[in-house]
Amino acid sequence: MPKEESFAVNRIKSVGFALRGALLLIKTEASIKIQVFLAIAVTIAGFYYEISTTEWIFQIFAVSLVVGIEGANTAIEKICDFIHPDFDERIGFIKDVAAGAVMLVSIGAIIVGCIIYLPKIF
Ligand SMILES: Nc1ncnc2c1ncn2[C@@H]1O[C@H](COP(=O)(O)OP(=O)(O)OP(=O)(O)O)[C@@H](O)[C@H]1O
Repeated sequence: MPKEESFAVNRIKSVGFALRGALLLIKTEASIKIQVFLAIAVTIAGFYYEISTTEWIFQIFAVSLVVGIEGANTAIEKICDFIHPDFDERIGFIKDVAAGAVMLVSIGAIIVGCIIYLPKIF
């Protein structure tokens, strides 16, 4: 029987797997690369325009939501390609819905960005 590991060791291992997943995502997915670039750009803009604590909270929340949902979308795409590599309308539907979720949170993030920065720029 395998030796039982402590709760703490298991948690640390899980964090390691999650970090590896985040790195894989950034390394392999073009859309995540763009989102990470935009996240860095708005972070610089946040410091430049000295946005308030509340604005930082909304900005960080919006950026994390987009990147997080994009990660889930990538995982769904990979599962689809693994379980059913051939063309199937149902796979198309699943992938479209997952992509739609990314689009919805992205629209929200763009609106948050406009509310924060438009009054500061113009
Ligand atoms: N096996 C399939 N069966 C039916 N339609 C599919 C299939 N694979 C992809 N599609 C259609 O093509 C679209 C794009 O799918 P794809 O897996 O290429 O994702 P993508 O948007 O190019 O993802 P990314 O660029 O993030 O890797 C899907 O939203 C879906 O409409």
